[in-house]
Amino acid sequence: MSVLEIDSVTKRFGGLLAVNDVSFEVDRGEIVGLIGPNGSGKSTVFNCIMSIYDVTEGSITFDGTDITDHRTHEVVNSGVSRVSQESNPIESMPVGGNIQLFTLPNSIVSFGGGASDAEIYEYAARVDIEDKLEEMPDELPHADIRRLEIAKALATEPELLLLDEPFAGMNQAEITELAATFERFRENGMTIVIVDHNMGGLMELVDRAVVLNNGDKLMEGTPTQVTEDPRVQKAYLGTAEEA
Ligand SMILES: Nc1ncnc2c1ncn2[C@@H]1O[C@H](COP(=O)(O)OP(=O)(O)OP(=O)(O)O)[C@@H](O)[C@H]1O
Repeated sequence: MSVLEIDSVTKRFGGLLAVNDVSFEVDRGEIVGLIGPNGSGKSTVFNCIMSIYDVTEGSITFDGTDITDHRTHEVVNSGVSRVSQESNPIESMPVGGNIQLFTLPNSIVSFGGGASDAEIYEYAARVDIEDKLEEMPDELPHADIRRLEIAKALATEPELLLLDEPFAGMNQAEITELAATFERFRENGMTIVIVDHNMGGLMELVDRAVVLNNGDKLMEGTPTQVTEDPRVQKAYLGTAEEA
């Protein structure tokens, strides 16, 4: 059963058609890749789901509810959380404080009411940074900063996690470890959509991939169908240095 339905979504920025009539569905418990070369509209789709951007046309349904016109905090409270490409920890707060902030009631994040120390430990443990709760963000290596961003998203207790380029800047060992972490999230009932412009390693992790190119949906299919599709190969050949 599909938990997320993107139905004919179009997003224009003035004269620029960033996303053009894109539709796809994500089933509960799936890990879906949303892939495509740079500038193909992947992050814009995430921003539309999170209501960071209003859609120009089309609708977005989560768990059977039309969330197209919901405000961002309502989308989060309904069970969707996004980890963006950029890390933005509050530098004056330790790791634990950064995670706790996302459990506090305000207009942007969860109405959870503030997590206990045990709960914060648990969110951190799910991404293997539970021994770094007292450290300041500027003391952490890049991969741990990215894990902190994921822990912040976990603190809103999402059913659906949207990950934008989660492996960027990581070495192969860190990528393998993080991919295993996402598998564990799925085993615990989470649904995941991962944006990546690089098909390589992602294809071993995802059940299905949706391919965007210049704002259009090119195709969707299993990792094998996607990697063998001539249209996908052509789209990536145009930006071969990034594929
Ligand atoms: N806020 C904005 N205002 C104007 N144009 C935008 C805005 N956000 C994105 N765009 C444009 O929309 C198009 C799609 O951008 P988007 O960031 O969604 O692509 P992407 O596939 O996520 O690329 P990348 O892999 O580089 O992150 C690009 O042409 C981009 O310049």
